[in-house]
Amino acid sequence: SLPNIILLFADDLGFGDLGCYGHPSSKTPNLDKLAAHGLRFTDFYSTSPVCSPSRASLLTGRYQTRSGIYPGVFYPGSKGGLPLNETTIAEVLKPLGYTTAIVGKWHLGLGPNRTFLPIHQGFDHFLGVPYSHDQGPCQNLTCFPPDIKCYGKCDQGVVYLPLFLNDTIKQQPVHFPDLVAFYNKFATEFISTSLKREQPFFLYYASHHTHYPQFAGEGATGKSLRGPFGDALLEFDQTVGALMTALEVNGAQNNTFVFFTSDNGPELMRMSRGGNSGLLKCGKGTTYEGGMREPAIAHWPGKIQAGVTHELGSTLDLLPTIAGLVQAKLPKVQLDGYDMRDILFKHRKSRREVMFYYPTDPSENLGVFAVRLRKYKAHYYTRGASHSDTTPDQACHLNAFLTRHDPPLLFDLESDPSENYSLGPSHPDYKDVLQEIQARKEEFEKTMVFGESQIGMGSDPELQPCCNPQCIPKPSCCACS
Ligand SMILES: O=[N+]([O-])c1ccc(O)c(OS(=O)(=O)O)c1
Ligand SMILES: [Mg+2]
Repeated sequence: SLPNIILLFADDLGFGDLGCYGHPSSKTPNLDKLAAHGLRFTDFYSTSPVCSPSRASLLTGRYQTRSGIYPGVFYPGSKGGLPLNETTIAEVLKPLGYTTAIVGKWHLGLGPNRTFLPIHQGFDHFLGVPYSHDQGPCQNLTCFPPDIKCYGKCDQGVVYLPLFLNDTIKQQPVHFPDLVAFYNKFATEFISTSLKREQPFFLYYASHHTHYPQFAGEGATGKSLRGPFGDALLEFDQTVGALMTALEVNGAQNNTFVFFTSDNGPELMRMSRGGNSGLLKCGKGTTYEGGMREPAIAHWPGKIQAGVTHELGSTLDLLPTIAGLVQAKLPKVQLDGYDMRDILFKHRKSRREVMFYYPTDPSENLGVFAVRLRKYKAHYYTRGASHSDTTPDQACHLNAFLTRHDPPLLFDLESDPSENYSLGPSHPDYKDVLQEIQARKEEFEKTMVFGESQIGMGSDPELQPCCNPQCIPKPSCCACS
């Protein structure tokens, strides 16, 4: 029978943030258990150091440049979105009789008449928020019960954060302390209803955790050792536990493929309220390892043997892997992902030997900033980012301006995962590796056709979601409890 599929996607969670990835004070027992009984990846990559492009690649199996999801991310009034002619994992599964749902953060556009919402991208159900939860005023909102206000101001001058059910606004602003309980009730009911109907389901749970500003309900507030960030992370971990319990009580654990990962590196500029990339260099907004190497776990009892893999994997590989699992036809478009079943079921080598790193704002002029080939990584361009500012490492800062490297910087990520010690011509593999990387890069960029920039289409205040559209003055009057 067709397996159920659960995709767990965290937000701005770093490579070093989970207990099973070595963080000393995070409390993540459910994710640690998933890793202990599943396959934990040490070399898994997103395709962008920020959110919208990373999510586009996850759902389409194509680099964000092809679908036009660049530069940066979508905003409340954005005109563009993930083009409807892109095929998502949900749309690959629908024809096979799957029921599909997304819970949490969308961030792939709203647009005129909300045409880009998930219900138009293969999802039968959507309960969530159309973009980042800091893209709406938050300074007077409660982030932690009973009335601890959110830290900082978030985006000003736009509508309060809206909670959508399908294409209808249920609440504006969302009530953070209750939000995840509401999500989890919806998600576990979706699971049990689908199972009772013996209908295979695809659940894409895109958590807001641990993106700024951190929030949590009473079940997690003050219950971690790591302050607000740790409490938010604990609430996400509790969600993982609730979803796995829903599978167990319905006897579906052994027929469900669960995959967990995160969209981009940690927002280091938040300091102790930000995530941690472990020993990887820098974080969100950069093409150093800390910006795009993510924690990742695959779990399917009886099919995936427990263990750790150092094979290369990417969010690009989820669509082809899921299509392979269910014997679905692949979309007839240029895909950039590889089927990971050899890694998952046979602990064999990955079909992926290369990963291309685009910055937050890809351009045809500069092209890819970095390339990983097996254990080596070459940087053609390096640049810091505001999201990775405040670190002791100056290379991560906003004022670390764009630098071209010719010849490219070359690192051996096995012996030097922190990208501290670049290799020179004296290294025996230097010449051959750089030559092969250059060849792979040229070959890839020959196939790369940039789609029209969706984010470049700009914004229109009228498109900002407002629960009572006739109200004045906008945007502050858009509020319904
Ligand atoms: O890149 N950005 O300009 C950007 C803006 C607002 C965000 O909330 C954000 O965070 S992200 O959406 O998780 O990537 C990123
Ligand atoms: Mg993000």
